[in-house]
Amino acid sequence: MTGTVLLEGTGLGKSYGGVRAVDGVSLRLSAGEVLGLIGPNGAGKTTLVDLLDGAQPADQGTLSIRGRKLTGPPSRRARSGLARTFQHPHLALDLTVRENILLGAAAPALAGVGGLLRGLAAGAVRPAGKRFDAVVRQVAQALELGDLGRRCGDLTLGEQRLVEVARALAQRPSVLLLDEPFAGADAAGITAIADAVRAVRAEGCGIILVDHNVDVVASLVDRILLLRTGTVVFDGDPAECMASAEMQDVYFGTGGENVVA
Ligand SMILES: Nc1ncnc2c1ncn2[C@@H]1O[C@H](COP(=O)(O)OP(=O)(O)OP(=O)(O)O)[C@@H](O)[C@H]1O
Repeated sequence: MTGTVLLEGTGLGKSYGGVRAVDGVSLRLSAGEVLGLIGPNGAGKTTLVDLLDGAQPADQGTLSIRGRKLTGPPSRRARSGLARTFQHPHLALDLTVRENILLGAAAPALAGVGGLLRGLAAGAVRPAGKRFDAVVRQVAQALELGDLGRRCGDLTLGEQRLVEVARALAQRPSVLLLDEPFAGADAAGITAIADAVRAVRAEGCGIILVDHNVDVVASLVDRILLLRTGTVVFDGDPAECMASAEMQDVYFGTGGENVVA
């Protein structure tokens, strides 16, 4: 299973007005691979993740998953096996931890999170809840979430971060996109998320990990893509990336870019 190409993007591009946020990025993610996506603020990391999961339409390039064209909104891409987390958690704050994870577990089978939310409001997802109980329990245990009856709006940012990752894992994705999953998490949370990433990677999931904590990224990933002003300036081995002239320049040298988590 490891080595099979899962996700492939060619020449992806996206402009916001006059800003070229992503400029001709090509990438390839294999089964059982963790790809680190790093770069200074504004380098285009989140925009690239948005193009992969369909939150934003690309204005250039092509994308495929397991050799099949990947297009359409996030709900459609979820059905193709893609899951993501957001830099700022996108949880339903009035719902409980369990219900939020349930949204993830049921999302690929239903018409997107919007449809499921309407279903929840109508009390129609109780049977789905039973069906997905085992998945919810498993991911909640893996991330040590404790009481699943708590309302997400009452959680700390670190706890919300764990629920966000749990919800994505509950989708049972073949490709997992994690946008700054460690931001706001405490030491135990970081360990739990890193362990969960290793566990799904061992099952053959391909993971793209965006984070500013380059030490955590380097310890977890198989390969690094270094972005700068929307373009890839390094693609390769993490240790080589850390020692590369491009890395030195972007983070410590003449680049002068900011890095704020
Ligand atoms: N919705 C938007 N509208 C206009 N400009 C945007 C939008 N989203 C991003 N940009 C711009 O696109 C560029 C890339 O932003 P992006 O958020 O993808 O970078 P990033 O590498 O994820 O940054 P950070 O590390 O700060 O999260 C920046 O110049 C940003 O200001």
